[in-house]
Amino acid sequence: MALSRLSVSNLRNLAHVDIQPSPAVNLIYGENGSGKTSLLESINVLALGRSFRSHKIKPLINESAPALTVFGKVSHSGTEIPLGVHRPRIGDSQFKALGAPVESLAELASYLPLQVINADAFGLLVGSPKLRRQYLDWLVFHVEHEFYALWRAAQRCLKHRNSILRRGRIGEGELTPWNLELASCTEKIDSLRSECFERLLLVLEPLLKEFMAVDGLKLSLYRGWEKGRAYQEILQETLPRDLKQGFTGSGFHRADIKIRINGQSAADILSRGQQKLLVCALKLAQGQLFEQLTGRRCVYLVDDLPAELDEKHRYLLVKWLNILRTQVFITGVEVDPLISPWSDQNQEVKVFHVEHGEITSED
Ligand SMILES: Nc1ncnc2c1ncn2[C@@H]1O[C@H](COP(=O)(O)OP(=O)(O)OP(=O)(O)O)[C@@H](O)[C@H]1O
Repeated sequence: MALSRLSVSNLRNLAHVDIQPSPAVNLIYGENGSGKTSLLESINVLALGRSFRSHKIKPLINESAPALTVFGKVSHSGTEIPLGVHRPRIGDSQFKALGAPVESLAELASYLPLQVINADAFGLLVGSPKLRRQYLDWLVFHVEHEFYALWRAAQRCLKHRNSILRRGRIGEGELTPWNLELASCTEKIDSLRSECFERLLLVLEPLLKEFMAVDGLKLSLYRGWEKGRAYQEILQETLPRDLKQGFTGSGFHRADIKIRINGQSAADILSRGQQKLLVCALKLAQGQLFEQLTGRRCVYLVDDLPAELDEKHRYLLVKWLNILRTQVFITGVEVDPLISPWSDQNQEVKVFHVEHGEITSED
């Protein structure tokens, strides 16, 4: 699975870009503010309908243009899937796959699975549980087809339940249908998440050994309510508290991956550098497990690699990206620190230079 063509119009300072990336390694260098991150952002927009810098696409439209367009072709098992995103300044975004409008952003996301390693990704460890939940759900979404429908149904129930709770006065039996459906979806979501998580731990183990020399590191899944209890029971038991707060306090929406070192939160113990290495290992494990379970490979976007990792760990990340045999796009200000880790990896490397939003291939 690789992006074989990328064409961008009017996304930030990228007026017109049309490149044919390498199916393996793409190194993008240029001065600060030249447009490197914008190029990665355009791939993110194509894959997910949004940027990794902001949830809104509008600020991405070039300030003097009426719309932005990103078009790409994803090659997979000898076929090519055309994808397109068009966002006018006034009006709604249009997303297309295989020449037709997509039904949902979830459908769009299924065509080009992406992993992003950038300064924000390093917040995975220290950020809110939502980020770690999203990390796990990315995997569950891509490998378990029933997950998305379950997750949507559970969100809908939660919304209804919360609006009844907020109202305060509850008619007899009013909560019952929502509780029942919420509990049924929640238990299924939990079991899909737990299964993926167990598999993830197996893949993560060898990566952690290489990336982190830290004893006592342990990852565990908190499912969002008390261990060993049925969720339905919890909903009954916590009703007085939920009523007081006006929302449902326990459930799939509270799940988290707890990362601890000898019982203490890893975020409080690890250095900033170690946190980055742990996040790299987590991201690599996700790509590796994704391939094991689906036979597909995700594309990695790595923004400003030399600024984020020292030389030794840049080589280590490259070694593992090479093992994954996945398509990568890596940016940096200087070209040499980007190229040198790949010199003996026997991969098809393409180098792109970005200057004032213009991109030239150096092959
Ligand atoms: N809507 C917009 N219209 C036009 N230009 C924009 C818009 N949004 C941002 N820019 C400009 O686009 C340029 C590219 O930014 P980008 O973040 O891609 O640079 P970069 O090469 O990754 O830089 P750095 O190395 O500093 O991270 C910047 O100069 C920015 O000011």
